[in-house]
Parts: sequence; structure tokens; C-alpha cells
Amino acid sequence: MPNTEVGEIAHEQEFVDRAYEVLDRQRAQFRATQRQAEAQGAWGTPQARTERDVTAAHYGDRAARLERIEDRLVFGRLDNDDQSTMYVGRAGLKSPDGTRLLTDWRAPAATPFYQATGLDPQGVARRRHISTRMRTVVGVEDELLNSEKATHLQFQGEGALMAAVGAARDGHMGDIVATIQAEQDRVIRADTKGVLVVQGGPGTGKTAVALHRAAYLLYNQRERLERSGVLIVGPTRAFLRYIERVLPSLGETGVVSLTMGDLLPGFSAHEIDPPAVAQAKGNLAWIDTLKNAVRDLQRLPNEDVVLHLHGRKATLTIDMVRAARTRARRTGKAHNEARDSFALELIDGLATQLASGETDADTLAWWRDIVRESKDARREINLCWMPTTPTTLLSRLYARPDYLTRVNRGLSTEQIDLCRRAPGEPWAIADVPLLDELDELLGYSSTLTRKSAPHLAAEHSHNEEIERAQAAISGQDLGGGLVDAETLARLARGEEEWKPLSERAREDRAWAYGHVVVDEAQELTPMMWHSLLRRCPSRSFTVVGDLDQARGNRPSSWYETLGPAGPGLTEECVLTISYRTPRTLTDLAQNVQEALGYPAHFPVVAARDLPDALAMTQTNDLEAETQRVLEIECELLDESVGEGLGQVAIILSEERARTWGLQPEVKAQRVSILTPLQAKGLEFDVTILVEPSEILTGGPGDLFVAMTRSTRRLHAVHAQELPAGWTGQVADN
Ligand SMILES: Nc1ncnc2c1ncn2[C@@H]1O[C@H](COP(=O)(O)OP(=O)(O)OP(=O)(O)O)[C@@H](O)[C@H]1O
Repeated sequence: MPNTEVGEIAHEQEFVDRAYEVLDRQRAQFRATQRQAEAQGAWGTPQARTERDVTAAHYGDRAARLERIEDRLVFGRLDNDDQSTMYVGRAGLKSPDGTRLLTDWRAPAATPFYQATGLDPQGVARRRHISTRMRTVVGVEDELLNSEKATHLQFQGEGALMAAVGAARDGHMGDIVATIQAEQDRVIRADTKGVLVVQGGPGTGKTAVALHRAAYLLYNQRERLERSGVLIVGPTRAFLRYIERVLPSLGETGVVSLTMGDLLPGFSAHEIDPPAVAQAKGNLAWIDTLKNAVRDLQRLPNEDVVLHLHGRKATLTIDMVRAARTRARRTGKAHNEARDSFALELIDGLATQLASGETDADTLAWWRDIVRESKDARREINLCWMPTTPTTLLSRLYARPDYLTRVNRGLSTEQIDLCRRAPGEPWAIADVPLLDELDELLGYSSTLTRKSAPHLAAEHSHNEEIERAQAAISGQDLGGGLVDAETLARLARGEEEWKPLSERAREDRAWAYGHVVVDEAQELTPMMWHSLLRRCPSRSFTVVGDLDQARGNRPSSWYETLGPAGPGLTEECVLTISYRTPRTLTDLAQNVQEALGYPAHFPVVAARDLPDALAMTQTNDLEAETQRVLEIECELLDESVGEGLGQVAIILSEERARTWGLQPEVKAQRVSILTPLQAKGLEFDVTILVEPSEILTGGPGDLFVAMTRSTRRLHAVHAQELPAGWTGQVADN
């Protein structure tokens, strides 16, 4: 290392030490304030107790956020033409004298760190990337933006970027805050209302960008989003585990991450339908069909029904039922909820008949109890307005195509047939939006969900405790939605334990999120979009995906893919540089797609290449050879990144996994065995592709996904011929 760099490193170390000192002090202060508030105990006026809760929760949260920021607190410095200097880091910090010490990467002032170029220096003379390992500065890298060289810069902070993309993987995605590139930064900071689509080929950083955008929005719209929350929807639980550390490392907690299969609280679906079945279940015609199926539960009897109760007779007439049904429907309530008023009216009518002219309140009440307790009366009323649950009704519709056909409103016969399912079979992910729709139609008393927050809020809307809580929140000017007035009021009454917003949102099917991020969005069906739109009335979405990686039929446009969310589409951005996969592999994967008749709509260019990125082994004994190749690749990885480090995936078709008796899953250990579907969104240092032509049977999207997961090397093991476009490219090893 040259002396000048040693001197610069020492200089930056001084600054970094100071920044950590301030960070440590700030954390300690927040914790102390929280403890102080808690120490006030459970006495004092209700107002004082509420203020104490607000203060403790607020400072506890702020401390927790800062405590998660540890590694690479400071990563950039801008020296401007006007001689000013600005340090950029993970959080904004002020010196004890109140002057700005560190600028949060999300602040407008930090934009030039990511976007200034030689052609457009934005007032920056020098941009410095500071590399640290925990609290120690290990390197600096400068770009002089007013130099001739700067006009040819392809990447910002190329050294830091290449070190980041070349680092061994540990099974968890890291943040990219120190090396965000200009095209990514524009997406992260996009001032888009409505649906923002980020299209990008494999490895272009869509997931990274989406998560950093969530952090950016939480910073810039904190007041709104802390009250309502941010929902992240990912393809699999393994994927959500893979990304779970990114937002906390950016100082953001409290985001809800779910797969579509886990969207409904207390319910989980894992099965993956074949694409045609998922498509049938994704048809928007289900909205009217299900509405009709629920209406169909509100029936008129074929004839008047005579009931014998307590030695007297009463008749449940068709007219009585019709009138009660009309009135119950007019309440606009969901089916199970409206049933109460329907049943009450009929019970009243029957009791009046049974009282035979007696009109005093006690007599009528007595007869009402008789009707209520009568099994026969209950059965007849239920037959006219059958309470049910989403799973019961959907099971019946799937199991009985004749029934589904009768209530159908727009599904094709073929689709009805595709959806056929025996009762008791496990639920599939594509069923979740239909159950969600039914839960909405049947009402909150159905079995899937608990009461929604809006309901509770309405019930207590005039409650003075809420007003007091509201006053405490605004009186202390703490902002944010960490503690909302209704929750505080319930806390004060001892009705609820303290829970962070993310937990409350996760448990509430009717929660309205302020922003929704959808990853691998090309896989969602129109019904899934319908469910997500319900969860975000403001229609504020960041949607990331790749049409070229879609399963089944490749959609031709994002507008079409978004289904009912399409009209909200306000901006489409395209990312073009792949940071994950070496050029040899991205080029090969795109060649194969083209030869198969599916040229990439959105081709990518790899940021780098590596020698020996591709290997192929042909064999007659696939199983033994895969084992041998795995051993070789692990040894090679030991040599290149260190003993036991790095991640390896064996990717094979579902059929092959079954034949070999394997249970594919993402492992915490070094080696995972996966189907292409499970590998979606993930990455590994090395991938071993078993029989690529078999993987292709799942569709060209599956093979494209499988071929683009590795950061270093892909090794194909095959007995059959390799797919078109592959052979002829490179000779077998
Ligand atoms: N600016 C960057 N600096 C450092 N690493 C980056 C940058 N952009 C992307 N990466 C890395 O590239 C890899 C791919 O990113 P990511 O998973 O977000 O891509 P993707 O577009 O979602 O891919 P796919 O469609 O295959 O799921 C990740 O390891 C990510 O950290």
C-alpha cells in the first residue's frame, strides 16, 4: 500500500472513530430515556401513564434501530468544488455541537455520492469510497470527477463494487448501500406515486434495489409509513430468510415480509400448482363467481315450513324469508355478519306468531327464547342463510364441478375442471387469494382471521382513552406510527400487551399497508394482485421482477402481468447490468433462451467475467458423477474463498429429485439441493446443474433461473444432450 494511502486511511480512521463515538453515545442516550420512562411505574394519572408508554416505546425503538447499525457506518466522502466536505453513511449523525457529522445515504444531499459522473459531476470534485471492516478503515478509493478519466467511468467505486460482488456468499443477502450504482439509485429514489415496476434480468440487483427503496421510503415518508407499515412479498420463505438481514442493517425494522402462501394470518399454503392450474385459480372471474357462491347460500325455502314449538304452530313462510333476506342484504354486511339480523328478524316473526296476539314484551321475549333454542327452527333458518368458512366453501366448490358450474360467473369449463380437488388435499398458494376473497365476503367472524383493526377503531372511536393517547402522541411531538392511539388506549386498559406495529399488521388480514414491495412479481396471478391491492388502498407499490424468468407462458408486458394493478402502473424502469453472474454464464444463458425460441426481452450485460466460470461433465452415471463433481467443486471453493466458506447449490428437476429420493430444500449448511423454483431469487458461489434438459421440461424460464444463480461457477452434469444453444458454445471439460 503506498504511503499516501496509509496516510489517508489514518485520516479517515479518525473520522470513523468519531462517528462511532457519537453513535454509541446516541444509543446509550435513547436507552437511558426509555429506562427513565419505564421507571416511572404504573402510577400517576391515566394521561401520565399513557405519556410514559409513548415515550418508552418511542425511545426503545430508536435505540433498537441504531443498535442494528454496526458494520460500515461510514462508507463515503464527497469533496465538493466549493471546498466543503460531506461524509455519507448508514445513518445521519450530529456532533455534540449540533453540526452535521454524517449524512444519511437517503438524504437528498447524499444523491451525488451515487449519481455524480465525470460528465455530470454535480458540484463534486472527488468521491471517495471508504472500506471498513467493522470499525477499522481498511482502504480508500478515490474518483476525481473533474478528470479526463472520470468521463469514462463505467461504475461508481469500481474497486469496492468488484470486491462486493466477488465476495464469498454466506447464505444471506447483504446491503449494497456503499456501492449502489447510478441506474439503481435512480430507481431507489424515484418519486413515483402508484405502481413502479422495476424490470431486470437475473442478478441486476432488483431485490437489492427494492429493499433499499423500502428503506428510502421509510426514511422520507416516515410519518406515514410508520403508521401504516410496509409489506414485502417474496416468492418463498427461504427467499425471505435470505433477505431478512438487509433492512435491519439499514436501521429499518418493523417491515412485514410474507409469501403469498402466508398472506392470511393463521393460515399457510405451500403447494405449488402446475402453471395451468395456477392460471385457472388466478382468473379474475373468481371475484364474481365467489360473490355468487356466497349469495347462493342465502336461499328461499321451496315452500312454507311449518314448525311445532311448545305445543303451538308457526309457519316460516317464503315471504318472511324473502323480506328478511332483502333487509339483511341491504345492511351491506358480510354474509356471516348479516346473518345475525336475518336470523333475528325471522325469530321475531316466528315468536309473534307463537304468542298468538299477546304483545307484552316478556311474553314475546319468552317465545323468542323458545324459537332460538329449537333445533328445528335453527336448522330451517340456517338452511336459508348458512354460515360457513372460506375453506369449507372453497373445498365444496372445488370438489363439486356441478356446483361450481352453477354459481360460475365467467370461468371456462376447462378452468373449472383444472381446479377440481378432493376435500382434505393440501391447500396451494394459488388458493390463498380465493380464500382471502371469501373471508372478505363471509366476514370477520369466519374462522380465518381475527377482528380487524379498523373494526376495533370504530368501536372505540369515542373513547376518551383514545383521545388521551392521541394527545400524548402529538403533545410529545414524537411522530411516527410506532404507537397508535387505539393500541395505547387498549394498553392503558390492560386489554393488550405491547406489540410492535409489524406484528399487529401481520396478525390482521384487513391491515392497510402504506407501501407494498413485490419481488419475483412476474409469478403473481391477477387474483393475487387483487388481494394485494386490497392491502394497499393508496396503491403505492414497488414491483420488481423479470418477465424472462416467468414460469409457464411468458407474459408480453408488465401491464398485462399486473392484472387489476395494471391501471395503477405509473413508471417502468429497466436494469441492464448483471452484478451476480460472470459474463460467460449470462451470455450462455441468454444464448440458450434464444436458441429455444425465447430470446430475452430484456438482455443483460454482466459487470465482470471470471476464468473457468463454466464446466461441463458428460456421464452415464449421473448420480455418482454429481457426487464426484460436488466434492471437486467444494475443494475448489475451499481453495478460492477459504475452507468451508461459500455456498453451493445442486439444482435438479423435481422428477429427478424424486427418483433419487431427495428432499430439496435451502440448507443453512454450505450445500443445498434445490429445484429451479426453490432457487428463485437466491444465489450461490457455485451451482451444479443436473441434466439441464430435464430442468427445461419445467419451461425455459426454469432453465434460465437455474443457469443464472452462480456468482463464480456453473458445472453442468449431464447424460443427455445439452439444450440447444449450449452445445457448440463451449467444449466439454
Ligand atoms: N450496486 C451493487 N453493489 C454490490 N452488489 C450488488 C449491487 N447490485 C447488485 N449487487 C449484488 O448482485 C447480486 C444480485 O442482486 P439481486 O439478487 O438483487 O438481483 P436480482 O435482479 O433480484 O436477481 P434475480 O432476478 O436473479 O433474483 C446480489 O448479491 C447483490 O448484492
